[in-house]
Amino acid sequence: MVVLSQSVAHINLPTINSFDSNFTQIPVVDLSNPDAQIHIVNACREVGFFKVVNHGVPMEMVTSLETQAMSFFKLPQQHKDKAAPFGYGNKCIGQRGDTGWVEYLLLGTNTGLIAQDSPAIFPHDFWLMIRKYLAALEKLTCEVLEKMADGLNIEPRTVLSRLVSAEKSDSYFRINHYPASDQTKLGFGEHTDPQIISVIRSNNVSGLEIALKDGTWVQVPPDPTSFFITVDDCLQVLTNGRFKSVKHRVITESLKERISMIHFGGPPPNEKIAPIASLMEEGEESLYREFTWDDYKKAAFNTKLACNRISFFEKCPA
Ligand SMILES: C=C1C[C@]23C[C@@]1(O)CC[C@H]2[C@@]12CC[C@H](O)[C@@](C)(C(=O)O1)[C@H]2[C@@H]3C(=O)O
Ligand SMILES: O=C(O)CCC(=O)C(=O)O
Ligand SMILES: [Fe+2]
Repeated sequence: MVVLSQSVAHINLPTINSFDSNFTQIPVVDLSNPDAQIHIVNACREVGFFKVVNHGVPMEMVTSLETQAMSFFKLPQQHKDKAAPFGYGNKCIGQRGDTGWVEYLLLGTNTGLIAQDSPAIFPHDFWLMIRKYLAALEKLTCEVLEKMADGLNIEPRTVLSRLVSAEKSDSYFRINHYPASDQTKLGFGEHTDPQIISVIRSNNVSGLEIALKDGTWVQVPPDPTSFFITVDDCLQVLTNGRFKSVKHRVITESLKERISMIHFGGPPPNEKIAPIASLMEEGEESLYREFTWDDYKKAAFNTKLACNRISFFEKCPA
């Protein structure tokens, strides 16, 4: 695994109010439903976001990792700062000056190891739990992507999942901790995720919001027993714009701390990201210039959080 960010000193952040909306219905997909593939495709077309239930991931695995992560975040700041070389970051997101009311651990899942080398900072158990969780989340990601391929009538059904399960797949894992505050805070600014799909799980504390197609922001009621899926930028390209990556953000307004764990399913670096041939109608042209995940990442990881990264690769930017 690889280090992605550095810790920094405290930074004052703006406070932000969020909007309420009449939209209360986040699409829910029951993975044990024989029609799940239809519901997945509808949710991706209409919202770019859905919740999955009956996902088969043991809750005990999730809660024990969350407990370990929480113990880490409770450590004195100077101890946590020693974990900067292992992906710990505090209030700074990315390299372009974005800030948020959040501290986190951010790991790349395909590059070597961190864990055993750092027993003084992280208990060995923590890394074992992370590995188990990542394996379960990769499996869940693949199941969702295979059902998605079924729903899109594309073959083989592994056309999307193989991108995330390949030996060199470049996925990420992030644990975000949003400390309690008596003020409304911008936890994580609005953005789309660059990868294929992301799978978010949080404790029972609200904060996550998504933007609907018309630009209205809606709150996502937390559900610690379920997972939330976002359509990411690469999936938008793979479906030639049939699915749009969903803008989301975290606004915390709670005296309770929020903790979330996110698996970002990404392809191997040299994988060409282009619309899936069997999805294209006769005469349909790609809306995007050809690029690899490595090209996308190099461009994306050099942008501010709120940037519309996908527009760099559109043939006719909107
Ligand atoms: C400001 C940034 C943080 C980010 C890299 C970027 O330059 C733009 C994309 C950001 C994002 C959003 C989703 C994930 O949290 C993340 C790990 C990713 O893959 O893209 C973050 C990046 C990050 O925190 O480094
Ligand atoms: O913490 C969350 O609930 C979501 C955070 C997020 O969108 C991200 O880390 O990319
Ligand atoms: Fe995100």
